[in-house]
Amino acid sequence: MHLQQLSFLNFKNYTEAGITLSEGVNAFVGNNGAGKTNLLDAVHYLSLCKSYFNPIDSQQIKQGADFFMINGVFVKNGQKEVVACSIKRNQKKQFKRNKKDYQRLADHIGLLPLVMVSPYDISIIIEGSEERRKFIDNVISQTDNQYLDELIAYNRVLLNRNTLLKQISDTGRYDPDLMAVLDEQLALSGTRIFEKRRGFMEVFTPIFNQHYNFISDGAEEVELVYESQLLKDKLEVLLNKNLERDRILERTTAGIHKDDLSFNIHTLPMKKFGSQGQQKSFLIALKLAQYTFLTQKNGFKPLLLLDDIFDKLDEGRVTKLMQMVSNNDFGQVLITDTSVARVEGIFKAIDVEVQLFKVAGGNIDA
Ligand SMILES: Nc1ncnc2c1ncn2[C@@H]1O[C@H](COP(=O)(O)OP(=O)(O)OP(=O)(O)O)[C@@H](O)[C@H]1O
Repeated sequence: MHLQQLSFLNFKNYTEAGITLSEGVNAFVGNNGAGKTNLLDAVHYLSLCKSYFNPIDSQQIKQGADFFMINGVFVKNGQKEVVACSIKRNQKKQFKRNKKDYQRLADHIGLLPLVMVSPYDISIIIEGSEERRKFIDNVISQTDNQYLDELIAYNRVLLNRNTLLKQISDTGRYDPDLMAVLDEQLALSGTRIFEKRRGFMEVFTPIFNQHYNFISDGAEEVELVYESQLLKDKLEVLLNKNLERDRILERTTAGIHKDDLSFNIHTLPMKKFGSQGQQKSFLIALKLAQYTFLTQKNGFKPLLLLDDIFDKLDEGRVTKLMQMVSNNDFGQVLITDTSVARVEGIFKAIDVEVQLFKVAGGNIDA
């Protein structure tokens, strides 16, 4: 699968731009603030119906304009898929595939899979557990279209249960039957999500280890561990056990909304003991494992977007990464950097052809 054409109007710092991409490596080169990351984000919209960086759609509209539009022509299994996304201020997002509106945006997720590697991914290591759950959910939902519905259902019941806990505390009235109904619903969808996450991690972890070892050349030992209260007890048991505590705290303290991933380097937390380059290598390995996982599941290669990938990595690790590109492990790659000479040098060294685009002040020149 690849993106053949991309065009947009009033998207972030662009007024109007359009490009034709190569099926292999496409490099977008320009100074800081030129619009390279914005361009990758436009592609992210077409694949996942939203920005990678900012959940507020209206903030992606060019300052002073009142709408943005992104169009893309993808080629998948020899067939064209024309995708269009447009946002008008204070209006619902419009998303079309082959000129037909989607009823539910969730139906588009996974159709044109994509993996983004960005400096902002550092939040997966340094921020709270929500970021790590988002990572797992994002990967699974690109291969399993029931997963998102399952998550929505779980969050809805969780919200109802928390509201009930608060009401019990406010009014002093406790209806055990109503609580039992909510617990049953929560346990049902929570257990399904847990099983999917656990199954996913069993497949994903060895792929991740392989990628990390390759990039780091075995220089350090790292560990990726799925943590869930449900590994020890069934959710219905946990909800029961924690009921008194939940009533005091007025929120549900057990469930898959507490799941986390633990990242270690030489058995110590990556967040505190990993160097910037090791953390970056860890994140790249996570994302490349996502790439391999999606490829294996879907039977075709997703798009790979590498934003500012060379920064903080030593030469050895850059070479290893680029070796993967040259080994034909990847399909279409979109990469950004600030130096034409560096991009040309890296790809010349591995004898890979690269389509170079120069980005400056909201203009893209091939
Ligand atoms: N809604 C918007 N309207 C106008 N300009 C915007 C909007 N959103 C972002 N920008 C501008 O886009 C520019 C940032 O572009 P982008 O992040 O793509 O840069 P970049 O080329 O990736 O730079 P770097 O090399 O620093 O990562 C900034 O100048 C920012 O002000």
